[in-house]
Amino acid sequence: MRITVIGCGYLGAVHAACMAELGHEVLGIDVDQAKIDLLAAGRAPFYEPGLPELLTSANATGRLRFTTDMSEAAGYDAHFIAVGTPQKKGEYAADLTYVDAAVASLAPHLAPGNVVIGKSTVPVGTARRLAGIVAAAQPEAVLAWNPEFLREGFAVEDTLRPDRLVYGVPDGAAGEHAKAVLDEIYATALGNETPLVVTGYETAELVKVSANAFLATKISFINAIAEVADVTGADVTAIADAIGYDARIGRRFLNAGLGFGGGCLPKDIRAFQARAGELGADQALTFLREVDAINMRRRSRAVDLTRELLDDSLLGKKVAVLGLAFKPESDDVRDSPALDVASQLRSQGARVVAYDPEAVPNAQRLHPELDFASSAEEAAADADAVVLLTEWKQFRALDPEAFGRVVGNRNILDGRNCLSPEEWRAAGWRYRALGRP
Ligand SMILES: NC(=O)C1=CN([C@@H]2O[C@H](COP(=O)(O)OP(=O)(O)OC[C@H]3O[C@@H](n4cnc5c(N)ncnc54)[C@H](O)[C@@H]3O)[C@@H](O)[C@H]2O)C=CC1
Ligand SMILES: O=C(O)[C@H]1O[C@H](OP(=O)(O)OP(=O)(O)OC[C@H]2O[C@@H](n3ccc(=O)[nH]c3=O)[C@H](O)[C@@H]2O)[C@H](O)[C@@H](O)[C@@H]1O
Repeated sequence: MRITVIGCGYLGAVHAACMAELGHEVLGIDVDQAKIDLLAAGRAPFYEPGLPELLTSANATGRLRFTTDMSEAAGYDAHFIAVGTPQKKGEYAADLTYVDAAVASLAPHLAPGNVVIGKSTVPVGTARRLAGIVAAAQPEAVLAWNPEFLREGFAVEDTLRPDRLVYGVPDGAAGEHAKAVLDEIYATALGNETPLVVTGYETAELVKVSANAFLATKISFINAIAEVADVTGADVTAIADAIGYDARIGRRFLNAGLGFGGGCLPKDIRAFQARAGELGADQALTFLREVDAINMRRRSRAVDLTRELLDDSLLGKKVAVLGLAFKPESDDVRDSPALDVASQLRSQGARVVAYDPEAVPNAQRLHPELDFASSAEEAAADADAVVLLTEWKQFRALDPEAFGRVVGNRNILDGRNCLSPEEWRAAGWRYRALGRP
């Protein structure tokens, strides 16, 4: 199948490379010339495990090309829309400017039989509106909605071996055609018996935002329990283990700590609330406001705990921040809880020196006022406290005794509940965590 992927960011670049890996002929299109130049040279514009290898092998086969020129989309059969849908400035709603611009610039190049496939996360109702635009430009083209569930850090694996596929298609022959094209694109996954849900536009759009709302709710649920654990001396990690043994609950996404961030969960739960309000279902999602509030409280709690570790004053104290990305195995700092805490510590008077294995350049662009180090040890040299905010493997593996010889004072805040309190205390550290005694 000849496929274009419009928008080559965290989602689109991985999707384009994976589609080429599966044997399709792929054209990646983006308005960002620098990104396209890197991709065309076979280099990943961001950190994502497995992506560089895929780009190299796809370039070698000649099945993957990149351009900024939308007119090159002419002659391709299927067009994925993978542009950003960020939160509007000062509002909860999603900004659909990029989606609208992408579809408008693609429209003149559509041919009969083409399928436009939405992948971006959008407010319910968007697909039906865009279907009208596609039909007006090319009556024999069809729009489908095919939400994406990949996780950053596992994006290649999740794209090549998704745990389910969802197609939102119109009724009738147009829908049958769209489904047939999607089946051909995903033939490998479908051959591996990946569950498939074929439904209408609105359901497909709602599957995506419901999934993210559920994940966010699960995290905030355990973080709310962590707040109660904190005032009772209970251990939230043991609670998560114990309730997680119940198969109806499950242990995954019950890691209490600094909470969720990134380019998706926070903006998606806000956009979902805004859209429900527009549709007159205001009451339905009010709980998501609480999910968001619990999540944001984790960040201020981390700052407060760091201050407590430093005898109630951050002023002039050196704090080593370990981790800046919103999660390990990513360089993404969009709405990163770690970066937010680092910035709050600095604005409250601490001397912050931060290190992250991959996210320093992105963090530096957003917060040039912070100081950055090139290793955990350099960040921690003579520090009054260490705060671990993203649970990279190399931080979880730190030796408390050896690391203790680097710092000024053995104070540590484990913001992700990923260290052994016993081991760190045995090495003479004052250990604090969120929801753990
Ligand atoms: N990042 C992720 O893990 C996932 C993201 N999503 C959704 O996918 C969408 C994209 O997200 P990301 O890739 O993270 O965003 P991103 O910001 O990394 O990438 C978006 C890309 O679209 C490009 N773009 C903007 N306007 C364009 C236009 N008119 N024509 C061509 N390219 C254009 C931008 O230059 C940028 O490279 C969002 O709706 C997001 O919610 C869904 C699942 C996973
Ligand atoms: O729509 C999206 O973009 C994607 O959003 C999330 O994926 P992602 O943001 O890459 O990362 P997650 O692994 O979900 O983690 C999100 C945040 O939650 C935090 N988290 C996760 C799990 C947990 O138990 N506790 C916790 O605090 C992480 O540290 C991170 O900040 C979803 O997991 C994907 O299915 C979805 O496709």
